[in-house]
Amino acid sequence: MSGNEVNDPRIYGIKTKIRVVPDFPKKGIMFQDITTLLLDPKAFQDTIDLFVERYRDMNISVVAGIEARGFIFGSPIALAIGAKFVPLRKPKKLPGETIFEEYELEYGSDRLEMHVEAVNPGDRALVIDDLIATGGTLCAAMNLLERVGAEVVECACVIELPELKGRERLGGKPLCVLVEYR
Ligand SMILES: O=P(O)(O)OC[C@H]1O[C@H](OP(=O)(O)OP(=O)(O)O)[C@H](O)[C@@H]1O
Ligand SMILES: Nc1ncnc2[nH]cnc12
Repeated sequence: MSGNEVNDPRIYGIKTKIRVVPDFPKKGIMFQDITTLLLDPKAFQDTIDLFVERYRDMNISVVAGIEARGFIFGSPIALAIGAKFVPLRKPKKLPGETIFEEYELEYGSDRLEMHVEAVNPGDRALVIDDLIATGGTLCAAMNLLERVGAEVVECACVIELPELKGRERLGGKPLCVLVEYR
């Protein structure tokens, strides 16, 4: 685990289950496909367990999962550590009062929205996604949480693409990742 280094034998098994698809969704992108990890219950469970072991005693009150793939990992982590789960969604999906942040992606631009009443001042937040590339998505997620008064304790992703230097956009906030793809 990088960020706070944990050398766990389960990480190798997780890494082998992530499929790399060249030139998807467009030429030059090495797409990290976590759907193949989800097909392996042991590797999927190990992924969740590693995060739960890290966060269960950190007094996290809210797990914010980023649409879409952050929902897959964020929900079971939230349940296991006894925190509420808040989905950070793509535009026009949430029916309540929302705030939004816009951001640039490795292959385009997008916008994240959050229900304002879902997070309270003083909440201790963990932000979960499958992958950090340029860091724009995590940065937008942190901004949403901080705008309503939450403290972002840490961000966590299964995969980091270190060459894109996304970590540098997090303003020094700790980031925990299981697998680096170089
Ligand atoms: O670090 P960044 O450069 O911001 O990129 C990382 C984001 O890109 C991917 O999501 P995508 O926007 O493709 O959406 P999806 O999960 O709905 O497929 C990935 O799941 C992260 O959320
Ligand atoms: N290379 C990549 N693989 C999977 N998801 C991504 N999101 C941004 N870049 C990505």
